[in-house]
Amino acid sequence: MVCRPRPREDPPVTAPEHAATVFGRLRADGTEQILFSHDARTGLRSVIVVHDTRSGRPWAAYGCTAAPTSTRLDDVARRARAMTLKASAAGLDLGGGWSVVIGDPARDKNKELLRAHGRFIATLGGRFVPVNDIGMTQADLKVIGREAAPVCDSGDPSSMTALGVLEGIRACLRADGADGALAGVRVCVQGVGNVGTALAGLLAAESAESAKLVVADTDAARAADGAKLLGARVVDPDAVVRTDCDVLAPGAMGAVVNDATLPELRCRIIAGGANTVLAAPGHAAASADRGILYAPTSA
Ligand SMILES: NC(=O)C1=CN([C@@H]2O[C@H](COP(=O)(O)OP(=O)(O)OC[C@H]3O[C@@H](n4cnc5c(N)ncnc54)[C@H](O)[C@@H]3O)[C@@H](O)[C@H]2O)C=CC1
Ligand SMILES: CC(C)C(=O)C(=O)O
Repeated sequence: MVCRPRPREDPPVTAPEHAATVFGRLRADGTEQILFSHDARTGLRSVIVVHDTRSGRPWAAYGCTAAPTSTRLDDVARRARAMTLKASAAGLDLGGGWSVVIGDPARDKNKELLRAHGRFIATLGGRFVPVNDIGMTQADLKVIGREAAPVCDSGDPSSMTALGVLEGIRACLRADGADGALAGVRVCVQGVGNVGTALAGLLAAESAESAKLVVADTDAARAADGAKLLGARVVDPDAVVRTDCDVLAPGAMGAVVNDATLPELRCRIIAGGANTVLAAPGHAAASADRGILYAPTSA
């Protein structure tokens, strides 16, 4: 694995500067560019963050989210930075970025809105290459692709992501002294969307005791369908962090581990596909202090 350290040319940003100014915010994360866009005709509001394009090819690996809880700039910026780190850890000549279309994907997403988003992506001249992520599908990318090129619409990455998470869970079990087998291991999957459903399917197929699988989703119908299909038990999304399990597999939004949830966790491993699971880097050590092994996004 090749991890390229990225020298920081700027002096460190102080906390007040970070909080107080837009450029402080950019410098704190090493972010290159943020594009806020609005389209009056469709009502589109979007944020595109290009974090870092220095890794050779002048374009950004990215995700695209439409979930309302992702609208805060902090969240988008953290996700963009995570993409840079992931690409670097994998030795890819890609930078990192993220984009969010603000709205409820089930209610607000439509072709005209996506095309408007695509036109703003196009203004970046190929520096931002969308991949489907939260609230987005490959079909949505095809629509965006009518306005912007290139887009990654040649195959949904979610099943490969789930496979990576499964192997990550196995590695954590081994690190925890077990043999990496999943039979009898109680896994709680938070969010049964693109990645969570694929992961839960792999877990159910792998373990003879799929009843040990627990799923949760803020979309109750989705949770019920997933549970029925997989023979899993449903828990309330608000109860996920308090669910007694061996592995908590976050597969939805970020900041699952934070000051409030940390004391409540009842798992021994946290390993899932969700990006930016920790609200702050220090939460990894704080988890370890509580005997919980945290694996950075295993995808
Ligand atoms: N799609 C992919 O290939 C990859 C996705 N990821 C990350 O995995 C996570 C999930 O992505 P997707 O599966 O594509 O998104 P998705 O939108 O298909 O699924 C997310 C699911 O989580 C549910 N959800 C939202 N908030 C929740 C909460 N508080 N509690 C429980 N459920 C909740 C939603 O209703 C939805 O069913 C994200 O953090 C994403 O960045 C990471 C690598 C690749
Ligand atoms: C598919 C890629 C870009 C992704 O969403 C991720 O790694 O989070």
